[in-house]
Amino acid sequence: MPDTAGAIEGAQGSAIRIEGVEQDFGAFPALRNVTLDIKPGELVALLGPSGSGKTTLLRVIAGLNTPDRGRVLFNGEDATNLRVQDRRVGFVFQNYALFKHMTVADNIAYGLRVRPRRERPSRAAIADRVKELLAFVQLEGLDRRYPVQLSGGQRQRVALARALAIEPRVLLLDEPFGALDARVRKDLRRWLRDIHKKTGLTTVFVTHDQDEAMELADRVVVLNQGQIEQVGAPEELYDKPASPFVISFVGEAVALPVKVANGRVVFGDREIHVDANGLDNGPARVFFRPADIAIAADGGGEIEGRVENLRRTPSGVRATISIDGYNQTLEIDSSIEDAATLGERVPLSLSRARIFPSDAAGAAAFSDAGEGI
Ligand SMILES: Nc1ncnc2c1ncn2[C@@H]1O[C@H](COP(=O)(O)OP(=O)(O)OP(=O)(O)O)[C@@H](O)[C@H]1O
Repeated sequence: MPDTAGAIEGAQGSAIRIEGVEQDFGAFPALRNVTLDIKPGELVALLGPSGSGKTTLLRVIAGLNTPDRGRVLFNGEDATNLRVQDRRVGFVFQNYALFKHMTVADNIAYGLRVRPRRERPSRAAIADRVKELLAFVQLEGLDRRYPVQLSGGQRQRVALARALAIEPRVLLLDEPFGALDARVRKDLRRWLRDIHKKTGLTTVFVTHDQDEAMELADRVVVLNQGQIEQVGAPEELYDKPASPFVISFVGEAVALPVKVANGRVVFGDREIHVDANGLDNGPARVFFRPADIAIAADGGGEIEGRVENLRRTPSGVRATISIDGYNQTLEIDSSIEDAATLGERVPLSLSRARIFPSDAAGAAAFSDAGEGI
């Protein structure tokens, strides 16, 4: 019988709820007050730079780490103290390699064979399940091979089949494609998305690659120094980044130091057309993406610069422009026809930007920063 005593209101409807989780390693806080709800069937990415706590959080969900504070709930039931083997989680961790001395079939069957006798399926049932999984991960015919006889991508597919064998209720993947070359990574991403669609399993994966997170995930959790900076669908992170950290980490961004003066935003001695977003008078920073700035067609423009470098890209020309009176360069993409010439002085105008107070480092300080311009 499941113990429903631990069920809580807020967790209703969540496949996984992480509630006020903290993990310290000695004096170092690796996770700080992390609260997160993951819906059934969601594909969620934990994204952040090295050391931000992604793996630690995944290990807490898996039951490989016990948090110092806070709780983990599965389907509303407190699972904080459940053992790994009782959580029914499947995981593919980069450092949980396949068993080298076992064939592909034995690797996949492992999780079923080590079950207590009462719960263990029959030999024939295990063999059927292995066959079914081999077909599912498109590796039929490779059942007798050993891991060394497989490519990196094939190995990761076996690892996934091994994780799925136990019929997990959640699937956890830690940098599953980290060690593979770019091409194979891309193929496996697409493949993982198909697998997710077919299984409908609640899936959480760790990556430090923002493209991977944005391409695969329904929602992305951005972690920085053990804290959640923002949780959102890929488009929300692009269009409404909650902090300077998010706008800089998720996609390219340029920051300009500005001043807010009575609702106006001033760069150098010129007003720029950016919404001050209710910020008080004082120093602030304006963030924008390369696509949000262009050479002003009519000679107007709020910012001026000089073309320092030109480079062909697959779709046009990327110009590097140094900004007058400020030690900062910008990159601007244009078509071949509209490209500037080297050394030319150009007026620039912004189509979209976000403003944050100068001292803003995390989401908490400006959670109601609202829309950009
Ligand atoms: N067992 C441990 N003992 C001590 N410190 C640890 C331990 N595990 C992790 N840490 C520290 O906690 C922090 C977060 O580590 P974690 O592995 O979760 O980061 P990450 O975001 O997954 O990084 P990466 O992308 O490099 O794998 C790091 O500073 C790391 O050094």
